[in-house]
Amino acid sequence: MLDSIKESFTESIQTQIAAAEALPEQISKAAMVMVQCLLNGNKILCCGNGGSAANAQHFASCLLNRFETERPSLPALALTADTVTLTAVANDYHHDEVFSKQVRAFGQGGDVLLALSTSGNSKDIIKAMEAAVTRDMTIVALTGKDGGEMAGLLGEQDVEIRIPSQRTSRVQEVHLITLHTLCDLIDQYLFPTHGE
Ligand SMILES: O=C(CO)[C@@H](O)[C@H](O)[C@H](O)[C@H](O)COP(=O)(O)O
Ligand SMILES: [Zn+2]
Repeated sequence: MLDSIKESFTESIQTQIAAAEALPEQISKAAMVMVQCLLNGNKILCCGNGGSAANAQHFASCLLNRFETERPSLPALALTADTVTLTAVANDYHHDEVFSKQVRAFGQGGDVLLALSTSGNSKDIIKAMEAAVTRDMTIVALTGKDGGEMAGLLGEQDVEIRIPSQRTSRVQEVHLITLHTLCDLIDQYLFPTHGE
């Protein structure tokens, strides 16, 4: 058991190191896409399943409330939080539509869809991305493994941040540090004079 505990931590750290080597360019591109979106008065819609739903909500909250400094609220919305809507759409139509219906309702040209999936193959996320395209939104996709079907759906203006790991848990953990890094970059860029 003790070895297994140590292995979890070590593997997570190694995945973070590999991501830190491979992904700074994509992460800075994603930060600039989000900064531009917010400067234009647009918003960020966030979605994911399971642990990725938690990450999507965590990110939206860090923007809407605050990250580490005092600054105005930023417009970010998690599409994973409204149980009434989620259950109604899943029950009346199909689970695959739970996010895409919300994207069609809220999404406007210039908004960003933050789409999280460790496999890149979750159908509800793929449908959300397809809906985002119809709304002229830009997509920031946080994936893992081989990027799955999501990787093939991205256009030139979109960004994929693919964590180099085959394990869902490790990918989710590095998604979280990636999201905090994005919060930090957004705050530095938009509110350079706001200290802690
Ligand atoms: O949190 C975990 C595993 O760590 C699970 O809840 C996991 O998020 C769920 O199995 C998801 O449905 C996986 O979806 P995805 O990451 O492949 O899109
Ligand atoms: Zn989990």
